Amino acid sequence: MVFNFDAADPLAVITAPPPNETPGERAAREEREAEAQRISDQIDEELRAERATVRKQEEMVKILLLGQSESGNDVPPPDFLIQFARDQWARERASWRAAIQLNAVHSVNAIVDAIERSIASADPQSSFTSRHQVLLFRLSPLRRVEEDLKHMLGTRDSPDARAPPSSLSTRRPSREFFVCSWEWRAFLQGSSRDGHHHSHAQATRDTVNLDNITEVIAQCADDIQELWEDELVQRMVQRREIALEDSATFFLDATSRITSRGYHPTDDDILRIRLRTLGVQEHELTIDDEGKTQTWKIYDVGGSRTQASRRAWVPYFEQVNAIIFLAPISCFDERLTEDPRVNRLEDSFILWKAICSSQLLTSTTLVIFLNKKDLLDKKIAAGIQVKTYLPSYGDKPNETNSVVKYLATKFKETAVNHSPKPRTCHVYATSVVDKRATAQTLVSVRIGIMKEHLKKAILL
Ligand SMILES: Nc1nc2c(ncn2[C@@H]2O[C@H](COP(=O)(O)OP(=O)(O)OP(=O)(O)O)[C@@H](O)[C@H]2O)c(=O)[nH]1
Ligand SMILES: [Mg+2]
Repeated sequence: MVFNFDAADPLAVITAPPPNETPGERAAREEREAEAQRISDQIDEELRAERATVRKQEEMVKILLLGQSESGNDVPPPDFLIQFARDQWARERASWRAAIQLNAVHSVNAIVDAIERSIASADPQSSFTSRHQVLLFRLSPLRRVEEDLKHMLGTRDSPDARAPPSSLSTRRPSREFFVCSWEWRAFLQGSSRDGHHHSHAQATRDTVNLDNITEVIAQCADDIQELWEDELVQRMVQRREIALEDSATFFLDATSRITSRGYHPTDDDILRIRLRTLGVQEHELTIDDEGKTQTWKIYDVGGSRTQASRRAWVPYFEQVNAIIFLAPISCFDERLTEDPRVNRLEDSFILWKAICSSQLLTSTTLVIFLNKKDLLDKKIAAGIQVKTYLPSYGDKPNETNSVVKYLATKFKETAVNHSPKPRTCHVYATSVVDKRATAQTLVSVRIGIMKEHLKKAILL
């Protein structure tokens, strides 16, 4: 056999097959060469993948959500999904049903508890009748339903659940609980904690359980409705004698829809869910940016003072591009659940100041949402005077817009006075109920974050 190689090329000489190669030797050599080529291709492929991952990590926009407990940190990720990643949102939607059922059932049980307490205390003011007793009896299966849902979603009792009841100004929801971020994610995505898929048996058990739960809830629908519309119950709610979450009214007003057998959560329903989270929640969003997909990673670290979670924020400071800080402005007259000595608005100011002054965050984009504007509006309409709780507000008009403007200026001033070097800080008044405003806010937040992200990428 004649081999054509250029004898002047030293590489060709080295790689040339030996002269007088037998067919057997040739086959063995070709096999060795093919194997070497396969390994080389594999290494190339791994290097390419690694480079792509590094590039993706660099291009990825990382956002940290911060704020005290109940500030509304769970709202921006679904809001971003609704706005920029509809497909992903549609895939996750059905799994949220169990969380909504838990919110509704938990509120019903809180009302039942309050009535039972009132009856047991033989309060002469208490005018509960035998009809109420019947309702309590008929709603008793919901205790078990709540336990089953909690078990399914992997909840834990709150560390402060055993604390003594607090004054009226501290809304301490009865029997608080947390959901662990990883178990909740796993449930949402139908996979287990370590990333393997739910076993078939587990998935079947969950489906059967959820079907049973839905059935029990559906059978209680009329009784829930009657209890919720009861005059005495409504009076207790208004007087804040029943510790209910902000979203309880929303879910219980929608009883007939939420308790139906074929119930599918709406966007609004999901945004109203109250799920106290323990541990860091990571949301990965694939956003379509004019034909080019872009990955956003949003980290939600719990905001409770007792979770020691505020210390857990720090490791994230170094790697994030932007911080969205949520300050619930409706809570000017409330105290922290975990520390009733502290006013909630004051706590937000303290946190915000610490974030602005942090040396680790000098080049991080800061966005602040003055959240729960709708609830502020309600309190002001009910005649609550802001200056009673916030003396520095002085004699300015007791109107929502004026309060929002005042607080926006205060938060901005803190950023200007405490940032180690000059920075822009984006302030928005937000509310989950105002979808149009939310959409506009998110678009401008996205533009703002992307602009600064690109600017930093160019500077690097
Ligand atoms: N009315 C109203 N409710 C809101 C608004 N933003 C959030 N909420 C509700 O407030 C509740 C608390 O919000 P979450 O997002 O669960 O609280 P969080 O900040 O994640 O709290 P932790 O998990 O304890 O750190 C939820 O039921 C939300 O639906 C708002 O602008 N208006
Ligand atoms: Mg949360």
